[in-house]
Amino acid sequence: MKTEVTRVVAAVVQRGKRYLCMQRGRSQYSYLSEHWEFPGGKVEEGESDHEALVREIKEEMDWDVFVGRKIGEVTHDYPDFKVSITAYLCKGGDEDYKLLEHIDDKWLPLDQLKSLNWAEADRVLIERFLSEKE
Ligand SMILES: Nc1nc2c([nH]c(=O)n2[C@@H]2O[C@H](COP(=O)(O)OP(=O)(O)OP(=O)(O)O)[C@@H](O)[C@H]2O)c(=O)[nH]1
Repeated sequence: MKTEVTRVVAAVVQRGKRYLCMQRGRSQYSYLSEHWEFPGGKVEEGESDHEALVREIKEEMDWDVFVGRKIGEVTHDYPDFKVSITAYLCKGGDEDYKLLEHIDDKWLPLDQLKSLNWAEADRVLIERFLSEKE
């Protein structure tokens, strides 16, 4: 039984009226492979969400982000594991980021967010975020 929940933090990085969406590379799970997500990753033991988010984005994009308010939390059961994702509204630093792990990036306005092929957990986060903005 999949009882263990992987704690994940995600950054919804805002620049003006656009939000940063990142495309994952190929992975062993078809339901995540080349799907879109928000930058972030797993929270390590002893780390706060804030610390994990800053570390993950430095690691995967060589970028400094400023973490703002929590915008949502979702728990999702993938076929092989379970995640609990907490999303924070963030601002990016002035420097350009690099795609060290992702294969593509897009800055999209709210009304276009749903056009991408998101990881399933993110669909829920996006729905909630959109309804909050209405
Ligand atoms: N970063 C991120 N991960 C997400 C999102 N949505 C979602 O389902 N996930 C899943 O949550 C998990 C996060 O793990 P990760 O692989 O990004 O984190 P990590 O770099 O710490 O992991 P690793 O070092 O084990 O590879 C993955 O299974 C990923 O598919 C999202 O919006 N952002």
